[in-house]
Amino acid sequence: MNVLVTGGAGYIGGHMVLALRDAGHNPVVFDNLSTGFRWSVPEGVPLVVGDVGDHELVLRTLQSHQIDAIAHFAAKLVVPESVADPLGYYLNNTVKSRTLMAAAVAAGVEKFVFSSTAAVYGNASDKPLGEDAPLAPLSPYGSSKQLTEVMLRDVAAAHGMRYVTLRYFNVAGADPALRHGQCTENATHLIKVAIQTALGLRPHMEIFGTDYPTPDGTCIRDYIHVTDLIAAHVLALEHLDRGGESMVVNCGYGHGYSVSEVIETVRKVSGKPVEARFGSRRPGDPVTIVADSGRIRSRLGWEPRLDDLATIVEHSLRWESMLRERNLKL
Ligand SMILES: NC(=O)c1ccc[n+]([C@@H]2O[C@H](COP(=O)([O-])OP(=O)(O)OC[C@H]3O[C@@H](n4cnc5c(N)ncnc54)[C@H](O)[C@@H]3O)[C@@H](O)[C@H]2O)c1
Ligand SMILES: O=c1ccn([C@@H]2O[C@H](COP(=O)(O)OP(=O)(O)O[C@H]3O[C@H](CO)[C@@H](O)[C@H](O)[C@H]3O)[C@@H](O)[C@H]2O)c(=O)[nH]1
Repeated sequence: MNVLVTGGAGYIGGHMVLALRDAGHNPVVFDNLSTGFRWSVPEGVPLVVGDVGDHELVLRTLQSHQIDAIAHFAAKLVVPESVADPLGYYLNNTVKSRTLMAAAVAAGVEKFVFSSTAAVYGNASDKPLGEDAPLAPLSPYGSSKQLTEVMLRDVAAAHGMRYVTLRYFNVAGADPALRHGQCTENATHLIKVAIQTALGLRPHMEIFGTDYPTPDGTCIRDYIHVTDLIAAHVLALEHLDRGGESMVVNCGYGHGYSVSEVIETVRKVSGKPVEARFGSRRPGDPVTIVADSGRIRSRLGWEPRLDDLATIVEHSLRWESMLRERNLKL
């Protein structure tokens, strides 16, 4: 398949590019490089620098590369930033996704894989969340993705498109062969922040809220290794290619760790101290989000291979250390 990977110069999309090549498909990266990096696109993979909101350029790219499927990763994704700038998030994540879908319809692209998020669920109970749980996002980021999910469902029904929407829980880790990893500048994600603190790149870090109704008072998340997550995307594309029906699936392991447990794991794996100060709650944070991952396992045959927090931390640590050795200030 010729696959347009929007956001393919970013963290998760970059792993998709590698996995598509490994599986014998042809990725084409479409990215505006707002948070992605030109150098992260492997040699030989076409890179179109542009915005998914540019209808003409997207359409031309779909046609000239004879694209069979779109994997749509391009988005802004920092929860507190979305609380401060909802209009920016609805524009980039929702309005521009509409433009992308319109170009897909115009070019006759029939297969679409979409990066959604567990942030669409909001504050659920402490039970693992199934896909049919009520959607009640707590942040404009989550709402921007929910709206796009709805739009994709309706566009697909009207225009003979089939899709898989993947709701990611918390993604972390790096390619085990260190071909790619998280490069976000001024990172806000917990595991990356804790590792940067262990490596002495930050003097200390903050735990956002210690008074949540959880056993140790800190929020609980379901951390999934990026390599397992991307394996699910390749399965999703191949499912669509076989004529499989549209679906929404959760991507998580089905068990969660608290913020304090994650920081403790970073201390153990790195053998370094991590100074973590207690701070106040961060706006838009749900208490607990853990996936019920039964559907993706049964319908796509997905079997995680790296379901272990220490392994996730170890791969992230190796990647971060390599960035430092190469003096890449990310
Ligand atoms: N990282 C996580 O834990 C997580 C969790 C749930 C969902 N997601 C979703 O996964 C996807 C990828 O996230 P990531 O962690 O790789 O982030 P990232 O910032 O590394 O990658 C996003 C990429 O999209 C590009 N981009 C953004 N807006 C664009 C636009 N309008 N046009 C063209 N390119 C654009 C950026 O330059 C970047 O390369 C996003 O859709 C995000 O919502 C991520
Ligand atoms: O310096 C930090 C960073 C984070 N946290 C906490 O750690 C948890 C995880 O935070 P973070 O790594 O920022 O991820 P989330 O806010 O849970 O969001 C991620 O996971 C969501 C799915 O669950 C995705 O939708 C988002 O795109 C992705 O950023 C939260 O309780 C944060 O308050 C801290 O205490 N200190």
